[in-house]
Amino acid sequence: MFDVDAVVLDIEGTTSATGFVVDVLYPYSRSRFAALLDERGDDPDVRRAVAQVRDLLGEPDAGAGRVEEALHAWLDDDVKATPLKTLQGIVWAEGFARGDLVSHFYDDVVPVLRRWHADGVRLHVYSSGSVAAQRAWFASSPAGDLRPLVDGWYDTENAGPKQEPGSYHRIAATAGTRAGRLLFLSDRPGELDAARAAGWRTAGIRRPGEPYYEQGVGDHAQAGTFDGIGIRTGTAGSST
Ligand SMILES: CSCCC(=O)C(=O)COP(=O)(O)O
Ligand SMILES: [Mg+2]
Repeated sequence: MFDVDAVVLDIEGTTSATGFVVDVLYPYSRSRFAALLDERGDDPDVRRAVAQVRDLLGEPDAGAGRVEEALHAWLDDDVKATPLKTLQGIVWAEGFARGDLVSHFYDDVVPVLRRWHADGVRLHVYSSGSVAAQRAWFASSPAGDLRPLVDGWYDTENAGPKQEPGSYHRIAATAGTRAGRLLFLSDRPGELDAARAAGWRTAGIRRPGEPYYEQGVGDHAQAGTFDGIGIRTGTAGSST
């Protein structure tokens, strides 16, 4: 039983299937990058992301073709580079709004999120996917618009890399919740280690078929579904 005030959710591998992201969302963004760079280079978010790609490449003069090549290489290797995620977020948000895309949540997730929310547990999202992508993902679920369940949205741009404790300190400060009252749910042991190093409670989600299932989550508490995570809240100061 976790005695906490808030739960912070990873998406891919935790609330939702990695296979869906890789097989549906990645091709959708890949086929639209060229047009995005070509037609909307003046959009401030696109411009900022392109500058970040050039920085990461160490090529300040990289043209649109070279930028697109880098984006495709990161997609191939599933590198969660912030500018890739920003540009994917723009394309996906439009795809969700247009009805081309509907997100995926494992069957156990939405009923448990609704229950925790009703019980007064605050819910936040922390994903490598950009905040724009996260919001679109929760807005367009098969169970309807889930955004009202979520209090805060964090990504690698507003919080930092997911495997660095500093990112979790930043989220705790922004969320206004003491580290020990925050529970992070993720499939990746490196992320759970970083959250724990920042003083958070942690639980690894291990779903058969997910990339980190075999590796496991080390000595973190673990569950196969959200039903396996007991939470009570509103008892700050108790010893459990
Ligand atoms: C709606 S977010 C899309 C998924 C994605 O691109 C991603 O990188 C998710 O990574 P996570 O940190 O949630 O494992
Ligand atoms: Mg994940």
